[in-house]
Amino acid sequence: MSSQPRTLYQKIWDAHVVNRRDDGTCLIYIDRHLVHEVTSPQAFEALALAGRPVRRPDLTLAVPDHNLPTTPRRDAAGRPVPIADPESAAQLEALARNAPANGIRYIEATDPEQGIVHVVGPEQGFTLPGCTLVCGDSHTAAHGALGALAFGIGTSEVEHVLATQTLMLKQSRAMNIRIEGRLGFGVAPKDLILAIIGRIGAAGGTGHVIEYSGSTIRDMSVEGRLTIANMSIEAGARAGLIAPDDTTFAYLKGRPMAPAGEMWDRAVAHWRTLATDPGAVFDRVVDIDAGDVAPSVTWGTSPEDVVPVTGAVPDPDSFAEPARRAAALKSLDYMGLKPGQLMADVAVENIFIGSCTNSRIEDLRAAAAVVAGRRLAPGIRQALVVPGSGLVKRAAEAEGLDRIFIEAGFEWREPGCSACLGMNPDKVPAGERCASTSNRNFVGRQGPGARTHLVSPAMAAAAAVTGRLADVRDLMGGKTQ
Ligand SMILES: CC(C)[C@H](C(=O)O)[C@@H](O)C(=O)O
Ligand code: SF4
Repeated sequence: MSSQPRTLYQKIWDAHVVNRRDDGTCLIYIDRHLVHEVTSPQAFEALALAGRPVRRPDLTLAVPDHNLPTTPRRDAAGRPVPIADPESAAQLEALARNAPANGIRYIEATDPEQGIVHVVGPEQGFTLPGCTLVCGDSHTAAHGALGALAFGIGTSEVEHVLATQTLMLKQSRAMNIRIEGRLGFGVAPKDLILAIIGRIGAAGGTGHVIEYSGSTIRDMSVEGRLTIANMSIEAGARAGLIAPDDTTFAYLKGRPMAPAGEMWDRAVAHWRTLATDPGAVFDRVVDIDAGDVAPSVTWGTSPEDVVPVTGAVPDPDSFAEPARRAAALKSLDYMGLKPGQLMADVAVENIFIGSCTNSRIEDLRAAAAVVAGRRLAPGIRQALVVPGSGLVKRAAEAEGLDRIFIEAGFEWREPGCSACLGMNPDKVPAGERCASTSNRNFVGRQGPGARTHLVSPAMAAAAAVTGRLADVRDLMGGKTQ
């Protein structure tokens, strides 16, 4: 198209513009649409009322996740277990009806491929580099880990995409977060993204699409990259992107919905052209030294409220900005914490290992490595491990990870969003604390009055076996490097 050096974001954008208005608004073609039960019922209803068909059912994939209980899905006689909550049941039934009625591939709650929509997309090879991908869900940013321009949309936009396979959009600004060096011993991609959000703030990426680059990202697995891109939205960004490379191609090759044979070779040749050109200009650049990152924990009710596990609860007076100071005061009151309290001393009663941020096989392995040969600490009342999909669950079982968790006292559940948010029976009781591998620590997120501390899977495991927000490095042989 142009001879100017372009960013990965610009290349994907340019390749999908159907029409450009004078004010810069563009009609963008959408290659992939993921649908879950929460944000789709009204969209399907509106289409039906207007008598409009779904334009490209073959580019759409429907999976139930948010409302599903994570307890067994079939009874002893093999019959599907009914959903007790009427609202959840209504949404799940609507998806089960609407998807097949419109010719959309529907993964059922009892199918082995079922899982959280953002785990299923990459795992099935539905998510591909260079594609535009949307879902009525804010954590759609996750798919950017594979080099897809992926973002969350609202229910009316879900309807628009179902009807037209396009969206009206204005281009965002481009931001580059460059991360160089090696993550330290016991430091995970989750610690890195929490540290990044702590640094740039929960509004730091507003109006931008973030491209993550640098040697740390290049050396990272696709699963780690998914954790990073997933939380772009918690930094306020529209989307997160990582240039597709050999690691990406190796991950995708042979996935059920990925191209195969000659189409695969042609796809890879094209995907190799997508990386940001040398000299391409970003509106903002942030540099991060991976070696500076420690295991991270949140102390407040925004994902930007991050400190290293070796740190303490900050004093609200230490924030210069009055709004931040007021927010910190409120957060500490909700969280039941005092300024100066050491994070590693904070006792927790609940553990949640799961969510679209950290429920893939590498996450479960990292947690199991810490749990192996240990038991839940006496103060732990609930400890859930919720694999991100049925395929992750099966892979973990084949490696014996389920035994490690169960022998330690954890519950080994069926895939779904679970305690990431209070939309299904998995909740954290009011006033109790949870070391959680999810992505949001908002007020009431895990249930009314629940107190969430965001951590990595290994840190959640360390909390499970010590009963506090312990530094996982102390359980890994005491090494710090
Ligand atoms: C329910 C859904 C629309 C919501 C989202 O958009 O992200 C949920 O997935 C979340 O994480 O809060
Ligand atoms: S796991 Fe949590 S963040 Fe991810 S889609 Fe489900 S509710 Fe949203």
